[in-house]
Amino acid sequence: MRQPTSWDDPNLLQDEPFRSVFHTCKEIMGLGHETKPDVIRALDALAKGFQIVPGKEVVALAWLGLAYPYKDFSTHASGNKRWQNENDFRSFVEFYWRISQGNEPYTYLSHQRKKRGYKEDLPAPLPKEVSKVNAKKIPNGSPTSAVFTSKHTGQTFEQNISLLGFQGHFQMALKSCGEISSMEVQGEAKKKKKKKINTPAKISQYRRCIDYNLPQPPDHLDPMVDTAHRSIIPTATEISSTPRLDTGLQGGKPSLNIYGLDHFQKSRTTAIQHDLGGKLSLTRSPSINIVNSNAMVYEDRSSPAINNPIPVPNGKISGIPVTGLAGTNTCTPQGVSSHPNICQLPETSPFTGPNPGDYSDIVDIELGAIDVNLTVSKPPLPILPPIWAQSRQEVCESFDWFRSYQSGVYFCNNIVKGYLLSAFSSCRDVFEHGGKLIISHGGGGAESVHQRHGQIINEAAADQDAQDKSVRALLQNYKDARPLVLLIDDKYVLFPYDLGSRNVTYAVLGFYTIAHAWAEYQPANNLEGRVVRYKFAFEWCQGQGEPWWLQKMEGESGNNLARPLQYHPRDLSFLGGKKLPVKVAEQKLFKFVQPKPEDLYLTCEKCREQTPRIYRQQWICLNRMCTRFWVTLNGTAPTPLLDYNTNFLHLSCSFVLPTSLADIRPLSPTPSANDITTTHAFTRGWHCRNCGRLSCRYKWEEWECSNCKRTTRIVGRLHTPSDFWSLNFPATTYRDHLIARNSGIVQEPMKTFSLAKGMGQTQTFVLPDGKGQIHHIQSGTWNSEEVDEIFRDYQEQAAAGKLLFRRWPLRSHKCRGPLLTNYFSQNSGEPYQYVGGTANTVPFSKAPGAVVQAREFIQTRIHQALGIDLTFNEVLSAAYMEGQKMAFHSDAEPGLGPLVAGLSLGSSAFIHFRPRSTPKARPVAISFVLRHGDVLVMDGAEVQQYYEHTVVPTNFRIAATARNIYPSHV
Ligand SMILES: O=C(O)CCC(=O)C(=O)O
Repeated sequence: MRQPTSWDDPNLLQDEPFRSVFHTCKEIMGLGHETKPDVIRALDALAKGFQIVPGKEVVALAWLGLAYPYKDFSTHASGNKRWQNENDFRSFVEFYWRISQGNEPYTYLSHQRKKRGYKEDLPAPLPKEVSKVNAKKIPNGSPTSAVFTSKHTGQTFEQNISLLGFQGHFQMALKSCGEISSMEVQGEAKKKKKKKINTPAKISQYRRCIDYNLPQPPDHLDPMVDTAHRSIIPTATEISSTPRLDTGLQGGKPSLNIYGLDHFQKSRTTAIQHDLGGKLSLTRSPSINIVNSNAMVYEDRSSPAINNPIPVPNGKISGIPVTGLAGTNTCTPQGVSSHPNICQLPETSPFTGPNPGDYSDIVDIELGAIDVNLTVSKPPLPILPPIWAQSRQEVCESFDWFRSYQSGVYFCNNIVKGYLLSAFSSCRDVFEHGGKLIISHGGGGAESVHQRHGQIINEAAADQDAQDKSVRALLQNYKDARPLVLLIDDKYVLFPYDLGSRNVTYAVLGFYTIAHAWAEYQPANNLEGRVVRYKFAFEWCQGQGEPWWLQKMEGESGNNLARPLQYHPRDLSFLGGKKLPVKVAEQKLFKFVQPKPEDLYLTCEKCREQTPRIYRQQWICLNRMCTRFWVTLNGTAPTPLLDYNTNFLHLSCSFVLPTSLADIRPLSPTPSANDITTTHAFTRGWHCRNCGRLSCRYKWEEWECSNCKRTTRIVGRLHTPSDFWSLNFPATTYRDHLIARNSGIVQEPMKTFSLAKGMGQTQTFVLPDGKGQIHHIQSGTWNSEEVDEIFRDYQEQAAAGKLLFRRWPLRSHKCRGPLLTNYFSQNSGEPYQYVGGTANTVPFSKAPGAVVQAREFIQTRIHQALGIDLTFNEVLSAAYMEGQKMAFHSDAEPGLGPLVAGLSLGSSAFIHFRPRSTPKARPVAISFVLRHGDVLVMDGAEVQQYYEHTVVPTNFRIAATARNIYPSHV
């Protein structure tokens, strides 16, 4: 950044990233019709945003010296010059904000000076304050001192800049916008901003710069339609010789491409070229298409020309761009050591460690924690992986080495079992030696985008710490040289083949051991402009043959499934017993587990710790606890662009898979000793040995491969209700029900009714404010013959495949791929949209006998207990294996009649009701214990409207819930 030549130097407004900060804030705040709080908010955000600008101190101090010449902006204790008072910095920010808004900057500064005790006029240059200036009269290039209106003029930032005579600069700036763009986030954000970019015309308009960071050309400047302005905004051909990001239309679809990022190409694709023995030839810079990403893109404006960008066929853009203060991280291609935008500290400043701006010259794409969809043009996957899946649930339910639905690191008891590589969230992530050496950042701390109360919240990246749970567990694996399983998904760009070409979303790579672990600084979109990230180098374990993706392809016969990895006999003792989390001492992290050549290590003079020479350019102390962390041997900041020392990337080949380690493939289901097939183990998915696919168990009567439809079946014995009598019932303070204090629910006196054998009883609970009632009808174990039979019939018919219990996909969830319900269900009568709709429904004329009996039973009980005669036209039967449950929901089906009644069979279950409307904590209002033969009636539409319920069985259980659904509403 330039230093200001005068205190009203509007050149500053053209300086990236200063300009980006203005635009970011302007966009975020939606200013233009601002109220005072808006302005305060904007200024706060501006001041905050400006904090991360490299060299901001130098610029601000220079400006402060010019605006308040007699004030001492003295040296801070750290050795750097600093403003003494945040108000001074704030006045610098506000002054330039006012320049950009045409909002009385000079009046503001005069006022500020008066407040600080300056009696005399503004120091030279002394701009005149001009009132009501007609913008058209201002010639281009006129002196900056000429133009300011006394009021907010409503001019755009760009117009105000032009008023200041910087149209030339601005045009150049717009040109440079063509080289950079930003990514999109998905979800609501996508919807929110979609209007802006989802039509071809709009996309062409935004193809140059859809980013909060960069000014967007005025609406009328669309080069695709307005040839008069072509010179202002270059076409793709005009800028094709410059590395750039570009949005546009490809194959009729909007796309966003990165072209010509030289460093990107080198660091990420040469390994692929190298290790595929020329099979994959990426001789040109890869084109990358990025969608749904909160990427920060650091552009390179000075990289050597790269021609012939490879277009990406199926790109799409959706969502909104996410703030990245682009100028913070501009880049220089590999080998270029200086950059015009690097701000040097004044010579008088002693070196006190690196500054955020020192890492600014990195060509990189930083992806955050949110879902990204990033594809590189890759050859199709020639062979099916030995273990693969289409949904996250299939992996988590079938593959014990990875059971994490959210995090990319799966660990238990401080031991990492599986690590999922997805997209690339970090610079210097590599896929070397054909994937036998993979470097990735540890989990956590990435920048992320959330939606809260309809607002998009961009959470800045945070430093990782050795004590962060997943980092700590990874470090423990590293210290113990304990193997873990690496998986990839189809967004992991460093994998050389396109998983999507075979509809593979997740694939298991194999066992790896962490060969190295270290911490480093990486540029980030946060106030510091950088974060500490832990990096892990995973090395392929010897003893499992060649990685499947490097195997010789065996023609196109069969399903072309890769040979399974060869492992040693099963012995899980290797995984050890349970271990408590261990405190990890930071300074111990840099010891190599495996010996490496001596010259790879250097000892830090300060901390005396040995650190390997990881980077080609220089040795850096990587001991986070050392005051010289991220400082070179010479005590200087590392060069901004670093890549790996080739010696460091050598394979040690010394990680051998222990002979005791299990076959990585999930075991096929096997009968249990007691013939019980409803335990938790039987809820797990399975691995098809025919095609490698992991499938959830979505059918009750058998396992079926979701890909090749192979099946496997294990017949178990039927349960009797007495199986569950001896089960340990969870400790509760209540026997039948519990009403929460303050719930307003009133229990009516118990009523009894006559049965063939003795009496049944009904408890009615009146919900407050006329929100309906709940009746708990209990008939006692001595009256259970009828329900025992229904229970048996259900099991028999389900096992025989006459009653099709299935797990159906949930309609809304946040997982990749379909997410199936936790329980099995079948619907009879009218379709029930909530679970499976018509696909899950058979008419009563074809309904399994058990369902018909269950409906009869429920109707009879309601008549006996409540004196109500009615015929239900829908029954949803649900079967729960051990550990399965139904999450909170309400039966808010359109056309639903007011009475919903459920029969319980098998083990006892808890049903909890809680209010729906309370936004935050929603305590349970009432709970019931439902026993074999009980009928629970939710009476009144308001019960569904105001309450939701969850069912948690204690073991295997079947429930039949009867409703009336009026077909006219279906
Ligand atoms: O399992 C049960 O008893 C209740 C099922 C349920 O809540 C429903 O079908 O909506």
